[in-house]
Order: sequence, then C-alpha cells, then structure tokens
Amino acid sequence: MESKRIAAEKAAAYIRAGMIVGLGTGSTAYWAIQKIGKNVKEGLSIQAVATSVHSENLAKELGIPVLSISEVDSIDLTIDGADEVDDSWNLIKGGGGALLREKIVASMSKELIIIVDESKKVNQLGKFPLPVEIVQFGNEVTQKRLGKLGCVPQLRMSEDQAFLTDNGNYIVDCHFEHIIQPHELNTTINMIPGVVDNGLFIKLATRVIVGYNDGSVVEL
Ligand SMILES: O=C[C@H](O)[C@H](O)[C@H](O)COP(=O)(O)O
Repeated sequence: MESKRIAAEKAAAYIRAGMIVGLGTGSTAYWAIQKIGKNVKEGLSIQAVATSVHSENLAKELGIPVLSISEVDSIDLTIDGADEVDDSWNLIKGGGGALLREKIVASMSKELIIIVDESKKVNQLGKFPLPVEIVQFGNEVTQKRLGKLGCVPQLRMSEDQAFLTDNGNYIVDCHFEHIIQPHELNTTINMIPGVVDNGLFIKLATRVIVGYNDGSVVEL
C-alpha cells in the first residue's frame, strides 16, 4: 500500500494549475486521486476526467471538479495504474475492468504517467491474464475465437453473474502466460468481431513511476 501511495504522490507532483487531468482507476490510482483531492482543497485549480464511474464518484467526494469526456478534446496529463509494465513500457491494464475508458482517456492525453508498485514490473507481458472487453451478443463465439490465439479465455464473473463493465459489456480474461509480440496481438484481438478493446496499452505511457516496498520511488 505504501509503495503504491509514494508512486502516486510523485506522479501528482507533475500536475500544474489549469490542467485537465485524467484520473485512472484501481488501488494505485486511488492514492493519486486522494493526493489530487488534497491539493485541490489547498487551492490547486484543475479540472478532471475520470476513467470509471468509481473514480468519478471518488473525485467528486473529494471536491475535484469533474468534466464529462464529451466536454474535452484533449487531456494534459493522466495518472493511472497498470497490472504489468514491460521494459518498453508496454502495459497490461484492465484488472479492474476499466480498460476501455482508460484507453480512450490515455489516447487523448499529452502525457500518461503510469504508477505501479514493484510487483508490476516484468520482462515480458502475459503472466497477468489479458482482459478483453467484449459485447454480450455472440460472446460465446467471441470467446472461442480468442481461445484460438493461444490463450485460455475465462469469462470474468462477479459472484454468480458475468461481470459487467461501466459500458455494459463483458470481460474475458485471456491467460497467455507469454505475450511475445504485444503490438501484433493488440491488433489481432481488436480485429475479432465482438471485441470492443483489450488491455494491451502499446506505446501510450510517457512516464513510469515505480514504488518499492523499502519506501523508495524510482522514475524509469
Ligand atoms: O481496470 C483497472 C485498471 O486498468 C487498473 O489501473 C489496473 O488494474 C491496476 O490496478 P491496481 O492499481 O489496483 O493494481
């Protein structure tokens, strides 16, 4: 928890008055939103765009002014977590199911700062099951097609029901173990009819900040 907090607070220091800030989702982004909320209370003037209903509610509770995505053309800086980060700063995201909104916000951001604890740093992506957001219609065949790409697909459940994203879609967690060509896999997955998007974030991160359990924090 401490390693996530210190990475988040270092990232929040990049925010300047007047910026439009993208707020990530998850237990690491939580700490960034907390810090931004504190800074806003102390007089920092920013506006935010959230990557999930959960983060939007948290931001509003903390007094951060939140804009709808429809109101912005571009975002100055987004701070978000990740499930895995490789040496080229390619990412797996979506462990919390927020990948689609996160990818849209990331693609609109001039800067994307990824904040992680040391457990998320990997040489090769794929140990963490790759989340893929799919529409409900025809989901059985979409899952089969994902399985043909060399993974074991698993429909994400929430208690005894299929998990629903903020967009009303399903998530399939694809167990690859090794993702050798993330760029190609990203394109191949997104070509399957019924796939909305997947959790591979290729060349989107502009900064990665890692918090360590010993209390140190390193910007890669
Ligand atoms: O859908 C969730 C997001 O992609 C999160 O940013 C990612 O899962 C990392 O979450 P956490 O910081 O809780 O490990």
